[in-house]
Amino acid sequence: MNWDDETDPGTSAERLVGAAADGEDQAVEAALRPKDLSEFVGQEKVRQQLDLVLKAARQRGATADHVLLSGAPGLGKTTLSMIIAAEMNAPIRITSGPAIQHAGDLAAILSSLQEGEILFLDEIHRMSRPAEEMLYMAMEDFRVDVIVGKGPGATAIPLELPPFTLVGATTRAGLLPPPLRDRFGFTAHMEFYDPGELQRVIHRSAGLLDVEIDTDGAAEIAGRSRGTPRIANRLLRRVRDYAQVRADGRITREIAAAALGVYEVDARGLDRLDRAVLEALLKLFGGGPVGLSTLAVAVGEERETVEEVAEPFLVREGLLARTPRGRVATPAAWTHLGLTPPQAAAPGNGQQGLFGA
Ligand SMILES: Nc1ncnc2c1ncn2[C@@H]1O[C@H](COP(=O)(O)OP(=O)(O)OP(=O)(O)O)[C@@H](O)[C@H]1O
Ligand SMILES: [Mg+2]
Repeated sequence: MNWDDETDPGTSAERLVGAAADGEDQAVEAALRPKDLSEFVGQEKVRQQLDLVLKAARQRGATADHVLLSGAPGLGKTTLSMIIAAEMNAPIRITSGPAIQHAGDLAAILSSLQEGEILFLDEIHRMSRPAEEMLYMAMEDFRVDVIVGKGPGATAIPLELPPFTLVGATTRAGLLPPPLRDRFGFTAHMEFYDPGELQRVIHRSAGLLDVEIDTDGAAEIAGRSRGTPRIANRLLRRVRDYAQVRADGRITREIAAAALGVYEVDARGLDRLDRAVLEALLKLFGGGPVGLSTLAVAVGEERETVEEVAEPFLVREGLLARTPRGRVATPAAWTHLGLTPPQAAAPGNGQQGLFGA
């Protein structure tokens, strides 16, 4: 299952550096998931805040407030929802927005919850409108109205629910209607991880996978993991294959760099597509500005692929900027590809780019 199919026009799931989970990820992720807050690497703020929320609820012997987890794919939302259940010593029910087609589907789930149970609603921004409205009441008053019958004879039968904790996850917090957002007692915004944190994720996973890796090897993989633990774990598995087949199984910086070279993931985590986009922008269009459609034709990809698969990371890395006049390469893009920016042209001819020369 592809958890983020709307930001993902098809290619990203098969990319080694795509953030959405692929089949292999799903198979191994359960084994690599931290089981409690102390094992969860990074996200210091979120961890501290969540620790307080959960401890306080435990001390009061109450159900924890509803929690919204927002952040890009692969940063640990599902993991954190399971940790919440573990910390509260409560069972967890897992479902997702797209799985709830009708309000009745949600009513069935809600009415079967036990007291204190965690309801994990993944991709909560993709729930249907009627289900969403039912959820408002359930979250606030622990009550749902079950509609029996049709037309003028339909009646609403109120149904009391046991107190439960809703944990919603979304990659698009901005898409949540404010009434839904407001009903969460606590919102955790997950940030991308810094290389040091990813290094810890990699060491931890290597331990669980029984792979020998040194500090430099972990640092090399971390630097190419695009701030995302899921990608770090995936790259680690590919490097492990290489180390096993081409060397003695131990992962060092050289082994990691050589392995990821084979997979065309460069030192900054750019893959073939990312580099093709940058290269076209620099070599064919002098660094821009150039329109998205033209750029897409130049790399032989769909507009959407360039815009939604390649560009977000290039923008985040400060290699490319989207401007009203078109796409523009930053000086860092020239440096990254080992190219020299063209000399500053005479002022006023528009070829200098927005960043000067
Ligand atoms: N803080 C962390 N420490 C260690 N491992 C982590 C951490 N966050 C995530 N991971 C690892 O990354 C993988 C992906 O995490 P997870 O499935 O929780 O992401 P997600 O945010 O739910 O992604 P999606 O938006 O695609 O559902 C998991 O296998 C987990 O082991
Ligand atoms: Mg998830």
